Amino acid sequence: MSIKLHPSIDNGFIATKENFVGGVLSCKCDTNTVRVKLSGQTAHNHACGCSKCWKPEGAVFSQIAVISRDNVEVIANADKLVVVDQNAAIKRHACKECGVHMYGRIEDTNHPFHGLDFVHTELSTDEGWSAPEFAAFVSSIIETGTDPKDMDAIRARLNELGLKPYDCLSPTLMDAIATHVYAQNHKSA
Ligand SMILES: N[C@@H](CCC(=O)N[C@@H](CS)C(=O)NCC(=O)O)C(=O)O
Ligand SMILES: [Zn+2]
Ligand SMILES: [Zn+2]
Repeated sequence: MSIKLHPSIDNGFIATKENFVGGVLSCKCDTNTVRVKLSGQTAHNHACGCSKCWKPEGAVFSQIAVISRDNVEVIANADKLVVVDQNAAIKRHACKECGVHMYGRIEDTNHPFHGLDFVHTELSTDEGWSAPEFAAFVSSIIETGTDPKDMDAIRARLNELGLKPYDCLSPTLMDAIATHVYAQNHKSA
C-alpha cells in the first residue's frame, strides 16, 4: 500500500493555472459555513508537517500557501472564527464548530512574513491554485505520532512526488527570513 500523506498530493496535484483570479474557501460545516474570499493567486504552496497547521482527517501533512492579507476577506459567518493559539506568531483563525483553519495572520509588523496570510486552498472548489512546491517541517510529523522508522520511506515518497523534504522551510524561504533579520539589524538610525 502506498504511503498516504495528504489527499491533495497523494495522487499528484492540479497544476498552477496562469492568470488565476482566486476563489472562495469554505469550512466543513453544512450550515452557517464560514467562507473566505481570496482575491488572487496564492504563492509558496507546500506540505507542512508541523503540529500547528490544520490537516484534514487522517492526513500526515497539511497543505498551506500564502497570499497578501489585502486579498483575504471573510464573507460569511465571521462570528464563528476563533484564534486557536494567541501566543503563536501565526494567528490561525479556525471555525469553532468544525475546527478548520480558515486563515492564519501575522500581526507582528517586524515578522519576516508580516503582510502574508496562510491559507489551505484545498478548502476551495476552484482549480488552478499554486501547486505545492516542497515539504516543510518534515521531521515534525514525529511529534504528532509518526514512527521515526517510517521517515526514510516518507522522505522518499515526497521526493517521488517532486516535493523536496526540508526539516524547516525551503532554502528560498529560509534565505528570505535571514535577509529580513540582517536588514533589521542594519537599519540606519
Ligand atoms: N516542531 C514544531 C514546529 C512548529 C513550527 O515552527 N511551525 C512553523 C511552520 S507553520 C511556523 O512557522 N510556526 C509559526 C507559528 O505557528 O506561529 C511543531 O511541529 O509544532
Ligand atoms: Zn465550520
Ligand atoms: Zn506548519
